[in-house]
Amino acid sequence: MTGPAISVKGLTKAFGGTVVVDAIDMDVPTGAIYGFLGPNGSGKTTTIRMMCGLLTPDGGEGRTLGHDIRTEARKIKENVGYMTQKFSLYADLTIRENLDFMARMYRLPKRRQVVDATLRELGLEGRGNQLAGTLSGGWKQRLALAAAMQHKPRLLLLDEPTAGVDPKARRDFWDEIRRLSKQGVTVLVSTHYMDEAVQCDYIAYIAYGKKLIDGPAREIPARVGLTTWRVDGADLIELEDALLADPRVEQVARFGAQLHVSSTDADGLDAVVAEWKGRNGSHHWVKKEAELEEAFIYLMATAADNFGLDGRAR
Ligand SMILES: Nc1ncnc2c1ncn2[C@@H]1O[C@H](COP(=O)(O)OP(=O)(O)OP(=O)(O)O)[C@@H](O)[C@H]1O
Repeated sequence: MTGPAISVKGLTKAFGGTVVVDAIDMDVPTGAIYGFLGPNGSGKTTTIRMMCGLLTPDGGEGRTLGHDIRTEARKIKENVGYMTQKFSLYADLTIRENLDFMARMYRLPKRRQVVDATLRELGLEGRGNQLAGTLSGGWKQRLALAAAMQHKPRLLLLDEPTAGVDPKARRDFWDEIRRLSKQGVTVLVSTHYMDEAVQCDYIAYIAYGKKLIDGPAREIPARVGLTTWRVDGADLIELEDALLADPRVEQVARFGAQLHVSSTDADGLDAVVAEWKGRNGSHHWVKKEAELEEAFIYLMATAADNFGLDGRAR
């Protein structure tokens, strides 16, 4: 297939009269790792469910892996791996039984061999008879990912796959995602984590059901339009408080022993820095390139949780 793995236009869905996904256009290039960002309740899950044919849109159209999302849902489901933030396997079944159940759902031939191979790849050969519910959070998600990949889908839809998983397990999970991506699998992943967003080739950001920004990850910082200064030196906590009290400063983020001070008002921020430089020699200020880290924090902070979708932050 040469076109995008997913291409949707005007995708719209309402629940009980409230529009929760509002005319979303999105193209996910084949082979990309595509990050889908947005506050809680902004419509990411609903969008993903429409893209894989699990939910019928009220408006709009689109194709996933070349199949129409309205009329060819079955073909999409057969070729897509879908994993949700909640552990979607059966806690009361063993690891092997869960993998076998998934293999059966996809009507895979030679199920025993497929399951054995999956256990081997996971390094869980000796633990097939352990109840899945007894695994750690990180291992549960790795098992769920392996189960979602047994039918060798070309597209993986991951809905906050590492929510609540510790950072080390999250890194391991992402090693696996990159490995799959190198093999040509397209990955659409929704996330709240910056360390995950920075690993994506493309980013789309939605709030209140509307797409606010999308494009190659390296272009996102410039599109957000933040100017950022890096500062280190003594008494960073006091400095942070003072900067946050200044209306010309929109964001102060701590990175180790430095603060990254940002604003969309470049002139205002430059003036703030000039004043600090003039009055206090103990801090070292350097203007820095806009990067995805600051843009991500800015985007995630500007819209609070979107549950209710009446436009008011809660
Ligand atoms: N089946 C449903 N019936 C009614 N309302 C729903 C349904 N599914 C989702 N919603 C509402 O639609 C809005 C968008 O929800 P959705 O789960 O798509 O957001 P999200 O961005 O994935 O959030 P999160 O990050 O918390 O998973 C929310 O206000 C949610 O309560």
